[in-house]
Amino acid sequence: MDQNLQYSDELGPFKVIHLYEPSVDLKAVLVVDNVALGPSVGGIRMAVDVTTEECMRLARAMTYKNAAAGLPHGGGKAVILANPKMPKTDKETLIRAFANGLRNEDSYIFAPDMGVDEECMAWIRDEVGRVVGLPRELGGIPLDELGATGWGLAQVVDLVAVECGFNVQGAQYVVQGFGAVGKHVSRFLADKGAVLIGVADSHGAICDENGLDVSALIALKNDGKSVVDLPDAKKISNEDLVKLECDIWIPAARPDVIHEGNVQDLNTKVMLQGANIPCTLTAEKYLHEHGVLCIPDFIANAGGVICASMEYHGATQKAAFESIAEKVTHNTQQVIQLVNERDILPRDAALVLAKQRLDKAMSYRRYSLFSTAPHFL
Ligand SMILES: NC(=O)C1=CN([C@@H]2O[C@H](COP(=O)(O)OP(=O)(O)OC[C@H]3O[C@@H](n4cnc5c(N)ncnc54)[C@H](OP(=O)(O)O)[C@@H]3O)[C@@H](O)[C@H]2O)C=CC1
Ligand SMILES: O=C(O)CCC(=O)C(=O)O
Repeated sequence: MDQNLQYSDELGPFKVIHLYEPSVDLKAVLVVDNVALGPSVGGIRMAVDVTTEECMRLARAMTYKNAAAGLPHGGGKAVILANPKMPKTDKETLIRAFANGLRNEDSYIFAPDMGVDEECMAWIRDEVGRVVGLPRELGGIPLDELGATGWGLAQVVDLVAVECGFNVQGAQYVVQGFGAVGKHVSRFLADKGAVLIGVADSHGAICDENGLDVSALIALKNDGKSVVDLPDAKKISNEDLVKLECDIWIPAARPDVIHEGNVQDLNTKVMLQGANIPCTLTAEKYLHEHGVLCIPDFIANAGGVICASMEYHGATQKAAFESIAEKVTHNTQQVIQLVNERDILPRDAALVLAKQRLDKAMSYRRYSLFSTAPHFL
């Protein structure tokens, strides 16, 4: 209890729920952080080493992300302690039990995060409804299949290239994590003429300064293989992936991969945060002081949740993708402008944007974090 409360502040979390069901080996946590703007949306992460702390930090990132993107949603996140690569029938049993355990938690709308995909969302829809990121056949805009987040990240690159003085055409980029975010951001950047020179998944990392074949890498992943299976690519360590000289370094996996111990090794002009909370605050300060532009997670990777929210409210795929481009670009411009005007960290600039809206919404509430109004959903 005390450990959890150390994360409590004026924004939340509103609720922390631990779920346990031994018959299906379900161990999970839901954190609903702040619902002043509306019911929370945030993905479910399945991994063997997730913690309540990680879930709280991710839920807070969603509070800021949804506020900065102008969505009528608060922030939440869920984690399931399990191997996402377990047999599909076991995964279905687990996800269905998880959904049922949260049947009445109306302040949370289920969405996909690491280790969870559109099919999992379909199972949740079948059990309880209240879910986004559905397959197309169920009326969804399959955000991971389409690469909504990667699309948003790629829009930002034109702006940061101007700010940092390089051309997108021929720019060299590195991607850490090659799943829903990593694959698609790589694809969209390759379409713009940028060159992928290093990539990693959970099995290892590879590099090629002349450029890696993005389509071949995606084909490998879609076949259930690893990026390290790419013929002729040079295998490197995860540490060496951090050291690759490039224009854009894109984390697209787990938290805190860049920290006090390795931030000095980064050799990039821009860190574009595809992953949530991929860099410690101290490391972000270091990057700022050393002239590396860091576009914070809750600004740069908002494409997925914008898509999710628009699906929930009945929009088309075309409208969702237009909105992602418009919102992510606008917010990035605002962040860069504030950084330049006030000489503050990009994360602090981004917090200014998010908190303006949160403060206003909370001022309308009797209880600052949530509403008791009927039909709140
Ligand atoms: N999906 C979305 O739309 C959004 C996702 N995000 C964030 O982006 C990040 C990635 O999410 P998503 O792409 O959906 O997740 P996925 O599960 O689809 O992909 C995760 C990728 O990370 C790889 N990975 C896991 N551990 C490591 C490691 N230690 N080193 C290198 N690579 C690793 C996985 O490897 P392998 O393929 O071998 O399993 C996989 O390629 C997360 O932080 C998520 O919260 C943020 C906004 C929206
Ligand atoms: O985009 C998604 O998968 C849902 C939102 C989310 O979890 C995120 O933005 O991290």
